[in-house]
Amino acid sequence: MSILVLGGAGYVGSHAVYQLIDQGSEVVVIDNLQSGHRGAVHPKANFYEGDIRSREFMRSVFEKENIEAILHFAANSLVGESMTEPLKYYDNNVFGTQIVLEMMKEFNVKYIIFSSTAAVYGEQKVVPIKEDAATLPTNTYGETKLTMEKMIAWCEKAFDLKYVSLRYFNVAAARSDGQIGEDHNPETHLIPVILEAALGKRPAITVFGQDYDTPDGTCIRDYIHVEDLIEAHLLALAFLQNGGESNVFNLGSSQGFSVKEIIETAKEVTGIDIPVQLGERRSGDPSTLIASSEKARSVLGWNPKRTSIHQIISDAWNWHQHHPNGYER
Ligand SMILES: O=c1ccn([C@@H]2O[C@H](COP(=O)(O)OP(=O)(O)O[C@H]3O[C@H](CO)[C@@H](O)[C@H](O)[C@H]3O)[C@@H](O)[C@H]2O)c(=O)[nH]1
Repeated sequence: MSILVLGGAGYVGSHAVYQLIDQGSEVVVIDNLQSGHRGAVHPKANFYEGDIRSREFMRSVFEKENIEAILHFAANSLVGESMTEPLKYYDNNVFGTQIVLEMMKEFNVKYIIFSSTAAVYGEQKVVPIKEDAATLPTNTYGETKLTMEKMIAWCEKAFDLKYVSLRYFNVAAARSDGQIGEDHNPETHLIPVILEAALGKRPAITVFGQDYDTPDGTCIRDYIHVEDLIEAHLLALAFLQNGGESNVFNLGSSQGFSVKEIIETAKEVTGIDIPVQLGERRSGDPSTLIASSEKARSVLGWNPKRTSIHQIISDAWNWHQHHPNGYER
């Protein structure tokens, strides 16, 4: 039996594939290579290039492979872009997940671990945010992920599947051995953008808004190391395979850092005086997102180990220094 990783050439998906293969799993990868890279596909994975929105393509893979469980990372995930191209997000994220669920039903696949997001919460009065907080997305990206979560939950009631939805806070860093890392096109995530400015690939890092209701006026986020994040996926899968009930968990480090604090730490890590520009707010950004991850710790036994922001930025910097042009080099 194999684990199917949807979006297994993307940033988070590729790290999942590497860790699954490390633990001895048989892995099948589907990716349309739209934003991921062929170079991120693990050589031992059984790779199919194609789009999850194509029933014919998906059916051809499910017919060939003996799939026990799915890890679903195949989605667009840029907050800013989702505000200007909302239908792209409904099509790729929501419609894509419909096809995934159709295949699970048709081929009797029982388990799905779904890559959700803190963006489902939007602006919250109480932080750290717990899983039972109201879901009030402030951007189309978060809205589509919430819709995907709900689709999966309704299907669980209708047919024989179990799910875990994992609401990620801000995933960062790279595999500690430097084999794979973060490379989006275009890159808009804070830490890689700062590191690109450190490498001179862009003139400066622009801080989006300084008038938020936070101590230094810039947005606060909870950064989590991608390897710790993937550990939680492996635990969630084992939890379902051992009879655990469908569930939703936050994944974060429960510590918040402002945009300015991240820039200062990146200056320390790189030893470079990274140029900074002050800019306008970006549409759709909530001011503060910090997770309570107590539930994942107590129910799944999750124990994140790489929680220092210094280490997170160092591991990201290690990848960026060695791959200044991402997977192209
Ligand atoms: O050039 C930049 C890029 C980002 N930011 C700010 O940095 C923070 C973090 O931004 P970013 O790295 O784009 O992450 P988020 O918008 O917080 O969204 C991320 O975090 C979500 C969960 O919180 C994930 O689900 C999303 O996929 C992921 O993009 C935000 O306040 C941005 O406004 C800047 O100031 N300048």
